[in-house]
Amino acid sequence: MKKDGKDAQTEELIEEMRLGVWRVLIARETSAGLGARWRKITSMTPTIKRFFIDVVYLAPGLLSLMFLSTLWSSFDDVLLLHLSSRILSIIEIGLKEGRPDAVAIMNAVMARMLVVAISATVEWWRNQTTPIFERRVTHHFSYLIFSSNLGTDLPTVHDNDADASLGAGPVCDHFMSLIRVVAMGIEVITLLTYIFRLALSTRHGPVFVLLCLTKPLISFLFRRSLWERPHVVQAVEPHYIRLQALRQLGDTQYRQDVISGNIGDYIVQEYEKARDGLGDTDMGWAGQQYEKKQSVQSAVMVELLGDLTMLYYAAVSVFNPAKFSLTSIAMLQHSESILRRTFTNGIYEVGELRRGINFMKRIYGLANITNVIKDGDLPYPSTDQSEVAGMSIDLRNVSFSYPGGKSNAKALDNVTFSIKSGQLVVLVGSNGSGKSTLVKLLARLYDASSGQVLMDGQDIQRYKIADLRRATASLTQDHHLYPLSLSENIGLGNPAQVSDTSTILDAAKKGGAEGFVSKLKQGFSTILDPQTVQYSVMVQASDKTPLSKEVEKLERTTDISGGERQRVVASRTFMRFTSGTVKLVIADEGSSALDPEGEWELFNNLREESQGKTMVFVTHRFGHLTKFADVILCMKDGRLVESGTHDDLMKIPDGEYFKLYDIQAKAFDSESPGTS
Ligand SMILES: Nc1ncnc2c1ncn2[C@@H]1O[C@H](COP(=O)(O)OP(=O)(O)OP(=O)(O)O)[C@@H](O)[C@H]1O
Repeated sequence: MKKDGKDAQTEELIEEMRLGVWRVLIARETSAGLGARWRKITSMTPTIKRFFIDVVYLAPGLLSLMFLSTLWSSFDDVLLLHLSSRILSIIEIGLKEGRPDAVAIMNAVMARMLVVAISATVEWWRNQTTPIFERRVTHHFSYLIFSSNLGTDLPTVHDNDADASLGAGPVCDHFMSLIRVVAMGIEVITLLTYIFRLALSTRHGPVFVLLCLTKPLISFLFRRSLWERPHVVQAVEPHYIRLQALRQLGDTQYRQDVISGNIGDYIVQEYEKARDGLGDTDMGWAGQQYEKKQSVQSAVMVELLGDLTMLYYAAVSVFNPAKFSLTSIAMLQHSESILRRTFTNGIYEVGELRRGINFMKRIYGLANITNVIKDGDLPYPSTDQSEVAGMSIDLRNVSFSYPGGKSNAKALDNVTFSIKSGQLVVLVGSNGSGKSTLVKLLARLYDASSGQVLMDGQDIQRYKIADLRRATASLTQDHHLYPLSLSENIGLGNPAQVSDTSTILDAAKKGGAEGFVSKLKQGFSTILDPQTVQYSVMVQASDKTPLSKEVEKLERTTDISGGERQRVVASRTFMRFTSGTVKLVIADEGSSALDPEGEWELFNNLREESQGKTMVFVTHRFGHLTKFADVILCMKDGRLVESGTHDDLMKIPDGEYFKLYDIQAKAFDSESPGTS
């Protein structure tokens, strides 16, 4: 079959291979010429410059000393080499002449010991100061990543998932690579100069130096590294994927399901099947498999090249024995092994540096990611609407699909309706019918794919996002508790009053949280699940040693029920009202975990607090909410299928609302099956 143009083009740009359980896609080098390589290097310069300036600014003194110490570590090899060579030649001359020069030998030995002592001191100092340097660099870049991520909206997070999860951990290492590459460059030049001088003075000449360099040069030219090229690794072996999923079922979070469902035996059997199916297929990391993938001939050739210098020594000893001196051979061999090591490390460090610079480009790029949701310039509310308590909403032919969503169906399909300021609107419909998506569009967490959302007659996209957020209070099933105190959890509904305890208490009463929070030992100061014990090695509670009792005490945490969590989140919403800027209240299943009494109280408190404000509730429970509603919007498969009051909709016997209502009503009907 003939491949179409696009496939052929993709194949040209992407190399695909299977390595063990992985499928690897690698970007081909589009232009491998010297010019292209040079352009690649120069394109890194701005990032290197910015990285360097940032780090210099963080720790100028420390950095200079670290650079000097790295430089010293690079030089001490050459110095030690030189001194060893000196000691050996003095000894050799002394032996030949029968009169060893004790003073010269002692001086050289003392000098060597001095260098060793300085190196040890420098190393000690570096070990003491590196953590300080590391902390400063990591804190700085963690903050940069953290603050960039916090400003990113939902669709943008989806598009930049990989970058959003970057951590600052490796940054310091990448910077050290930069220092090491510079120091190693200097070391290679110094070593080469030294070997040239040594080779010339011992009459071995540049041929020997070339022989020394052959192996590292050939290894460099034939090296295989996945890390130097953009690539994607995907697990494709079905047994491996199954094995990973089954392994996860061993995690504590699944323990209750596994025990109560009695599925332990099934999981073990399936695990064995998957393991047998996988057999000896390599699960090792793709990068390592890629590097190992070379022919036996090239592996043998590279190793043999390392023995070229031995051949040289053998040839010299046979054909030109006058040139042969044990000291010079020993020194040349020693210097050759240092040169090879430095060269090989240098190649590795240059690769590390390239990776580091690409990593830093991504970190710096985070700050430049532009949000998909664009800010508007109109203040909200406009001056003529500022006295109105609620917000009017109009949707005109709104359709929406989630970015990257796998379904072909639209989450919202051509939805049109109007809500007047101050109305109580209830959204109902079966699972997946688009209710939550609709409220996400009202909160401008996403923008409609087509159509228009109007607030107070203006397109929602024209308003300043911060103003809209201030005008909206939302309580949804997606809200979480923060890993902060319960007081902050509530107070952050209005950050300006986060320390106002009486306002927080009032909000907690309205949200139904005050009752259980006051019973907690630490009341509103309680932090749920504080992670203070990071690890305890070989200390088990069952051992009952004094240390295990201590660990048990430290690990004790406070937890609260799902309904109580929802009450804290509801209290946060009430706190939001204290800002005085709220015009729209959105509640998406925010009371799903509450008991009937709690739900009724919450609903009443919300209604009371929201006098005149527009309220949009999403619910599956048909009761007081639907009866109080000014408008009920009934959704099905992303479309608005019915709208009106409860009484209006109950007049459509084959309608969606009637059907959903009827199912719930029948559950309470004494004539329904099972209730007699
Ligand atoms: N983040 C997402 N990415 C991709 N698709 C999504 C996402 N969230 C929801 N969907 C899809 O959009 C459609 C509408 O979902 P939505 O959550 O709005 O329904 P819902 O009426 O609120 O459902 P429920 O009653 O179960 O809460 C569904 O088909 C759902 O699978």
